Order: sequence, then C-alpha cells, then structure tokens
Amino acid sequence: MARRTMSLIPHWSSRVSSVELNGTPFYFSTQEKHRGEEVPRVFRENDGRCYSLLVCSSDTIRRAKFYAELKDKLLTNLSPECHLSPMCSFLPNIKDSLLKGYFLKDTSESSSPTERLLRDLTQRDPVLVCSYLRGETGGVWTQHLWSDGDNHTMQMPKDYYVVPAEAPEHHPSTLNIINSDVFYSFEEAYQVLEKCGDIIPEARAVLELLPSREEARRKPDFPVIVIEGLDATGKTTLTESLRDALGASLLRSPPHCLSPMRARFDREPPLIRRAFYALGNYITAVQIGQEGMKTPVIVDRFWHSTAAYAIATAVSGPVCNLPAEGSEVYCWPSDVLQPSLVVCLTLDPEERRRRLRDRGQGKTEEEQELEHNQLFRLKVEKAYQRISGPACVTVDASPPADLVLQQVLLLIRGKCHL
Ligand SMILES: Nc1ncnc2c1ncn2[C@@H]1O[C@H](COP(=O)(O)OP(=O)(O)O)[C@@H](O)[C@H]1O
Ligand SMILES: Nc1ccn([C@@H]2O[C@H](COP(=O)(O)OP(=O)(O)O)[C@@H](O)[C@H]2O)c(=O)n1
Repeated sequence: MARRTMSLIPHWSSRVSSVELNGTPFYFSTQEKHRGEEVPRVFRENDGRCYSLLVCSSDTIRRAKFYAELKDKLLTNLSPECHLSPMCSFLPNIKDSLLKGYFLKDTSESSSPTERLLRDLTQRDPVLVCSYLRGETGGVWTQHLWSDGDNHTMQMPKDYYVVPAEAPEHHPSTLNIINSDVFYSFEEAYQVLEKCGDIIPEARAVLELLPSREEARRKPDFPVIVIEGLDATGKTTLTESLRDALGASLLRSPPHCLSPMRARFDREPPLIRRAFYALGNYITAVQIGQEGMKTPVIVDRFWHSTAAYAIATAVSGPVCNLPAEGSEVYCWPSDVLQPSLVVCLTLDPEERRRRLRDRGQGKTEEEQELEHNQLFRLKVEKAYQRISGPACVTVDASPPADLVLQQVLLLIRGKCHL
C-alpha cells in the first residue's frame, strides 16, 4: 500500500475529486496556495469531519473485489452519524487514472471510532485515506493524506488546500472502461479470469472450455445474423422463427456450456463479470465458425450486448455522460468474428414492461434494475446504437411477431442475399 500511495503523490495535486451528492457530481481539486477561492460545495455548511477513501492497488482483481465490499463494510462498522457519498479521483483526460471510493461526513461527537476504523483499513487494505480540516477562520479547508503507519497524517510533501474544480470534458467514469469493463481482445479478458483462478473455482472451469484465438476468428461460408435488444423485446421469439424460416442454426452468447457458471459471475464485480461475458463471445464465435460452414447462423445476443451493458453500468449519471459517438470504446474487437448483420429490437418501455409481466420469469438483477431504472435503459440503447464495425440496424419490435419476422427477413435478404 505504501508504495502505491507514494507513486500517486507526484500527480496528487493534478488530481480532481468528484463527490456525488444526490446523484449530482461536485468537483474539487487541491493546490499549494490559497488564492481566495470559495469553499468547494461538499465542504460548505459542514460542521462535521470529512474523510475520503479511495481504493487503489496495482492488483486489479484485489482492487475490484475490495471496492465491491467496501460500502457494506463501512455501513456495517461506521456510526449512524456518518454519511457516505460515492466519490472518485482522476487525472483529467488520462485513461485508467480513475480511483473509486467514498466521501464520508462524520457528525458524531467523537472522531475516535471512525478514525480507528479508517486507520485499520489503511493498514490492511488497498485504500488511501484523506482527512479534511477546516481552518481556524472557517473559510479554508485543507487535505491531509494518511500514511499506512500508525496515526500518521501529513505524508504530503506540502500542505494542500481544497478548491472548487471545473467539471471535466469527459465524464470521469469513462476513463477506465477499456479493459476494466469492456475487453477488446481475448488475451485481456483471459488474463482477468486466469488471475481469479485461486479465488473463484468457476474461473478455472471457464478457462478449460476456451478455444484458441485462431479458432474464434474463423470466417464461416454462410451469413451470420445477430439479434440484439433489451430483455423481453422478443429476441427468443424472433430468433426461433428465423431459425425455422431460414433452416439456420441458432446459437447464443453466453453459450449453453457456460450456464452453470453464470450465476456466480453475475455476483462478481464488473471487472470479473465482464471478462466472463467477453470470453463467452469467443466460445460462441467458434460455434458460429463450425455451424456457419453448413447453414446460416442466427445468434441471440453477442458482443453488442457485452459492450453496451458494460458501458451503461460503468458510466454513472445521464445519457450525455456516455463516451461520444466515434469513441474507441464502441469499436468492435479485431479478434471477434464480425457478423454479416446485427439487428437491434427496440420497444417502448410500457409494452416491454407488459411483456416482462406476462412472461413472469426470473430475471437477472441487472434486468430488474433496467426495469426500474429508465436512465440505465436509455444508456444501454444509446450504447447499442453507437457500437460500430458492424453497426446494428434498429427494428421496432412492437408489431405482432409475424410482422417483425417479415421485416427482419427482408433486411436479411437485402444484406445477406439469402
Ligand atoms: N412481436 C411480439 N408481439 C407481442 N408479444 C411478443 C412479441 N415478441 C415476443 N413477444 C412476447 O414477449 C415476451 C418476451 O419475448 P422473448 O422472445 O422471450 O424476449 P427476449 O428473448 O428478448 O427476452 C414473450 O412472452 C413473447 O411471447
Ligand atoms: N453476449 C452477452 C450476453 C449477455 N450479457 C449480459 O447478460 C445480461 C442479459 O442476459 P439475459 O440472458 O438475461 O438476456 P435474455 O436472454 O433474457 O434476453 C445482460 O445484462 C448482460 O450484462 C453480456 O454481457 N454479453
């Protein structure tokens, strides 16, 4: 921990922090001299003590696992007078510089229990703690970075004042998407599961099922048509009808052989969970390569789903926080087979809710969240539309099933000459 802390310090004063209060981010940074700037919003009207906790470790698995546990750990052990807000720290426009954590306001009588807990964390866990102190006059706040030793504050080379900062051009949650949420090569996703082998036995089982890279890239003779869309938009209904109408093979991602491991990975933090789904696409790609030598292939979800859900989860806040159209995060990986056509089914939210209700099946937690969280749904749909190479063709799935089928058959005939 100490080495990681020290390696951050050279850039420490260039970092910007963001604290989310009721879903709105407030930014502050630090500087050596105070030039009469106003007090950053998160410190205003504040009688309590403030702390920040940032999870940082060069071990990405440890970092992801610890961050996933941190909130529960804090809520269980802190007094009810402590208020937690999500926060992050980043170097503006510097990829992979995002550190995630929590901002803590403590209005309890004594600082001792909170500080004891934070001190324990700095000694045992990959976490960087700062406390914030209000100056005598009340108008100026300073930041104190804790070391991982006993009760040592002030490891900073100098005193730093906290001052308000501008909102960055790109939302900070977009900085770490590549290879933390979305994987663009077999190797990157493979390495994540390989590192998890000791703590997640299912990861080893997945690795044993994986093909070689070359196998996953084999281009089939027949067309490959992927059907995408949110849950209950009619993918299963349509893909089964297409299979029958075209005499095609029907495949899905994640493939059936990964079904026994899926629930376990759905409980893991994004890094591990997304690597699992990414690798599922490579297994499906091999199956496509084999089946596509004999018949056309229909695929129920593929890389669009893996990337769109991952991006929508990683990016907090409104749709405008998503990386802009044309961003490299939407680029199809060069080592995943490119389908001949990708169709994305869309449905108005009310009709989709009705279909979900009628179906009455168990849903993944994420799909339940989609139902409740309109913003998340919009972000998934927008991300679907921005993915390029191949892009998806949007089809309105609200007409009766046979009409949707006819429309998609027309698209297939036009694009794939079937
Ligand atoms: N075009 C359609 N019109 C009306 N209901 C539909 C249509 N397509 C599918 N459904 C119904 O909506 C529900 C969800 O469809 P399903 O194919 O399982 O979606 P998905 O595979 O995308 O989750 C099912 O009960 C299905 O019978
Ligand atoms: N190729 C895929 C398929 C699913 N997924 C994930 O799996 C979830 C949806 O899968 P699902 O099996 O519930 O979808 P349906 O088959 O019910 O439409 C999404 O929330 C994605 O996070 C993925 O990442 N990549």
